[in-house]
Amino acid sequence: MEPSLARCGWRATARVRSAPVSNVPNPGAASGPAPSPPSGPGPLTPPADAAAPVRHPDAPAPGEPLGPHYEHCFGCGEAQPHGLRLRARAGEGVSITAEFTVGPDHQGAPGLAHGGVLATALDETLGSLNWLLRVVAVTGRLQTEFVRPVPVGTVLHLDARVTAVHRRKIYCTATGRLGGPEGPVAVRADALFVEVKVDHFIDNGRQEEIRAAMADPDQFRRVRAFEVNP
Ligand SMILES: CCCCCCCCCC(=O)SCCNC(=O)CCNC(=O)[C@H](O)C(C)(C)COP(=O)(O)OP(=O)(O)OC[C@H]1O[C@@H](n2cnc3c(N)ncnc32)[C@H](O)[C@@H]1OP(=O)(O)O
Repeated sequence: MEPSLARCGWRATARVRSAPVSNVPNPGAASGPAPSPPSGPGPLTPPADAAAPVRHPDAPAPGEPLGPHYEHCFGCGEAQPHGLRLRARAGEGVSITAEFTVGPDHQGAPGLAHGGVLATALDETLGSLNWLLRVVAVTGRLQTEFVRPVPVGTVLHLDARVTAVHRRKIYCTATGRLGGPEGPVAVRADALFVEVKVDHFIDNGRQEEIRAAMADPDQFRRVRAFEVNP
């Protein structure tokens, strides 16, 4: 162990301090047995009558870059100095590949990516799938799994696909790998996006940004900012 860390009270082997069981308060104990964990399919499992996703005929061709959808987007925008600047490309079917280079601004622990930033990369990649469906949708649920630490300087290679669609619900899944498309898996996510109308943004977003985005003279940029069908 680094001597200066040892001086601060760190130990080479992490040990979790635990109290004797009898000292742990358990307010539920008096009222009977602990509740059983929920059984049956969770909210990220598509129902049996869900449909397979259908790629929109006007979706970008496989391999085509999607480009940033909104310049101020923290996930992909060019105008965010500390943003992820994630670059996404259309894949086959309803799938996306993307890359994100972990920079010094994205750290949680020294030299390692922050988990929330990695969740953002997953969310952004998954959100881009809706562009292939030409559906306006927002994240309703995002379940992440952090499998390996991701060092600063790593290029995280993400791939995502829609697995099923049920009414307004879009079920999807993503994986992020270290250093290359075949690299070791570092992060995974399952998500549920919910289709919304453009009013979702107009009614809820701060008016300053809404007005600016709507006043953009570039029609394609206006469309992409709100993810609206062209
Ligand atoms: C090219 C473009 C690239 C874009 C990339 C962007 C990536 C980033 C994407 C984001 O991060 S979006 C920002 C984060 N998300 C939000 O801010 C969403 C905040 N939540 C909401 O606004 C509402 O909760 C939501 C729109 C998600 C749902 O509200 P609604 O009132 O419209 O839904 P409703 O209650 O009518 O439910 C519709 C269906 O979805 C289901 N549902 C809704 N929210 C759910 C949830 N959280 N979990 C599970 N299921 C959910 C609900 O059960 C129901 O299922 P059924 O059709 O089977 O009845």
